[in-house]
Amino acid sequence: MKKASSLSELGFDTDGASPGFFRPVADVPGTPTSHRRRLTKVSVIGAGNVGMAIAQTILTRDMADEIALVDALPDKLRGEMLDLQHAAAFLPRVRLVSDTDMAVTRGSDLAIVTAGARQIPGETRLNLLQRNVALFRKIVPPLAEHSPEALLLIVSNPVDVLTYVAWKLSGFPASRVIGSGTNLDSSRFRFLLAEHLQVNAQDVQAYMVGEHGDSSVAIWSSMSVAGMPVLKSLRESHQSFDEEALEGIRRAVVGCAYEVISLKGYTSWAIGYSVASLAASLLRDQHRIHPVSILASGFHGIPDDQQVFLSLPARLGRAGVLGVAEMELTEEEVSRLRRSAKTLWDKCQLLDL
Ligand SMILES: NC(=O)C1=CN([C@@H]2O[C@H](COP(=O)(O)OP(=O)(O)OC[C@H]3O[C@@H](n4cnc5c(N)ncnc54)[C@H](O)[C@@H]3O)[C@@H](O)[C@H]2O)C=CC1
Ligand SMILES: CC(=O)C(=O)O
Repeated sequence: MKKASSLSELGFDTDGASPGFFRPVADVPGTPTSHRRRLTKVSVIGAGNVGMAIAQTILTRDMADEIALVDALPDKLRGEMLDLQHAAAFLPRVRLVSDTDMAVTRGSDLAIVTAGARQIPGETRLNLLQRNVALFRKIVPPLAEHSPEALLLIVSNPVDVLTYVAWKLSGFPASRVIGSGTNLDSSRFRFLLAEHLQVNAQDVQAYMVGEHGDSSVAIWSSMSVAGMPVLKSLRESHQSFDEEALEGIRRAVVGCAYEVISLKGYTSWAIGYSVASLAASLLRDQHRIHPVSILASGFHGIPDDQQVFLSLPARLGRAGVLGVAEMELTEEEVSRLRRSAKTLWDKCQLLDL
């Protein structure tokens, strides 16, 4: 059977127009140039579990006019593209393209990198470093060359170190290189607290910062529901709610990914929604605050010479990172954050970039 993804590939002569259905109207002028909307292009590099969860969430949320998919496996890539294209009747009209060649990403507004090795059950994210740095050396330079004005959003793990790697290899300003960071950990944190307090997770304000990984830091001092401090109410409802109990909740958040990976082999849906929410804030210039991986030197006493990327609550818009919220942290939170920074910076320094 002939393989084709469009009628023109099967030999139908459509000449790129709607064949026979619509008669051109001679005296109606085209849309004036000044009224034409600039089209938005998003590229997703790596069409695996995570890349496809992100692509499909972006598609359903109507954020892009064109989505380009890139992967090293041509058959899987074409299969994923066709499968999404076949949902066209239920979705906003979006041009979907795919190729193993990075040229397909040309002119992207936002390039999301999910390519690379993932953890096997029990493995840490930092274990993936050498394999994924080697891959980034191949991916990032052509990506930056084809879309020199793009925002780069890194998702592959270990995400904080790879965001640093992408910053170095792309030559982009730090404001345009962002890691998905602890946006996902913060959602897990809010979910666990919301379940406990029997409220909607969207009404829980709570941040995890630092590394997306084992040394992440829960910011207990600023947690609130409807403006009410959560820590106080937790302490009142549990007679012995102490540091150990708090550390237990933080560890439960860190353990979420390990549990899902041991059960289904990978995580995908939550990161899909997490990254789509970042894409919306960036592309639609929402100025929303997200805990994402950014260049953190100089914040909360992280030394200026540690060019480390880790998550802090950042204001995101069309230009990328617009600012960083000056959170008031306790001494304990600051010291944990600096430890997280040191762990990540030690890894960055081992790389020859
Ligand atoms: N930052 C976060 O919160 C999260 C990060 N991740 C990370 O995302 C990454 C991807 O995870 P999965 O999608 O589950 O893995 P996967 O194995 O399903 O997909 C990875 C894809 O990358 C592709 N790839 C490999 N080399 C490539 C190249 N040179 N060019 C283009 N594509 C290439 C592979 O063919 C594969 O399709 C992993 O590093 C994982 O740890 C996963 C979940 C959450
Ligand atoms: C795999 C991973 O980084 C996560 O789900 O948090």
